[in-house]
Amino acid sequence: MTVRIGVIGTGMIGQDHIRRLTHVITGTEVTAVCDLDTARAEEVAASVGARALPTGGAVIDAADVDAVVVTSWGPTHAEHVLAAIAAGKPVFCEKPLATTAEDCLKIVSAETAHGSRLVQVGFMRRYDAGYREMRQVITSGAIGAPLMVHCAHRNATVPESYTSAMAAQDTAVHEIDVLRWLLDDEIRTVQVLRPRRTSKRYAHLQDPQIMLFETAEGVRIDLEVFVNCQYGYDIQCETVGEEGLVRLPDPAGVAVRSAGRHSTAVLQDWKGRFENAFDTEFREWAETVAAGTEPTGPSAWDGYAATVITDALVQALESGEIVHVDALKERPAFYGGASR
Ligand SMILES: NC(=O)c1ccc[n+]([C@@H]2O[C@H](COP(=O)([O-])OP(=O)(O)OC[C@H]3O[C@@H](n4cnc5c(N)ncnc54)[C@H](O)[C@@H]3O)[C@@H](O)[C@H]2O)c1
Ligand SMILES: O[C@H]1[C@H](O)[C@@H](O)[C@H](O)[C@@H](O)[C@H]1O
Repeated sequence: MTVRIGVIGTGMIGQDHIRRLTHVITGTEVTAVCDLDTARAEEVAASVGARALPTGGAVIDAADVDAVVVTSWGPTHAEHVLAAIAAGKPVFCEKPLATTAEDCLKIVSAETAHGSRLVQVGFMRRYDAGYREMRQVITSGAIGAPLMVHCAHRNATVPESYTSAMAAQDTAVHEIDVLRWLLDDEIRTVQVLRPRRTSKRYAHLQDPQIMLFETAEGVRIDLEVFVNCQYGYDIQCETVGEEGLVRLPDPAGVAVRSAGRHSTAVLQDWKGRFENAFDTEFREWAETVAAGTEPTGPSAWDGYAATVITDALVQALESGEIVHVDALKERPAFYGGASR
């Protein structure tokens, strides 16, 4: 069976996912798209033989759409995800699930009332081969109980519209999700340190930031977020346990020896770094849609938890204090029950 997909939002990542669903993944086709920029939607639709429809609602309700992909701006996600649940259609929503915890909880309630999972959130790092192997090593017990995690999330540059709060909401949100999943643990406190600011970028921006987390099990995590590091896109993660450590590999690239130097290239953006992860993410999601089974990836609950924790980080950035993530509710049985 070919899964017929409708895509809401044909901007940068929307177009990348449409390419993926059309040319990379087998068993999927994009039949309908929409965008506020109707000319862009028409152009993208024509390139893959889909229809451009006027609104997200029209895409969700279309008879030739089996499942929905939401790649519009974050503040519009909740409306589309709720409409997809109301229509009983599986929905893949790029991060964030919603920009407020309240909207995330509305989605959780709607999905719970529907009675089975329909929502998957686009935290693609869970599909990265390195992170998957790291999780296997941790769960196998090979390094003993995890004690500390050291992470860095560096972008070469960001646009001027990027704000200090986005270091949590847009960037660290990936670590928040993948660390909860890697450790099978919950983040309970957060703190943000403000190092000297880079002079290479905008005066309004606190960049870099050092984020500190403590989990329910007492694991300490430090995360450097540096979104104007200039030299490339660089994701680092090292988990230290009682009996050893496991470190994320750097992406493979040829080693060049020339002019007295031995070098490998550093990737420049997230598209290249996580291309295989995005492919696997959509392949596995589409398989569940085709089989009529529940999605197995990040759930609406994970989307909710990530939003609550990023809210706490923004509060911590402003106050300089350690913030307890008290607002996070207990995970309902529907999503696998309480995690500590
Ligand atoms: N997983 C990742 O690593 C990753 C990477 C980039 C972006 N994202 C997420 O994907 C989403 C889109 O990001 P982007 O970089 O493609 O942004 P973008 O601005 O390039 O594209 C968004 C598109 O959505 C359209 N749009 C906005 N509201 C709409 C609505 N109500 N109905 C229809 N179309 C609408 C806009 O016109 C725009 O064309 C964001 O939530 C972002 O956080 C995730
Ligand atoms: O939206 C992007 C994307 O999520 C990337 O994975 C992250 O590295 C960037 O910091 C963020 O701005």
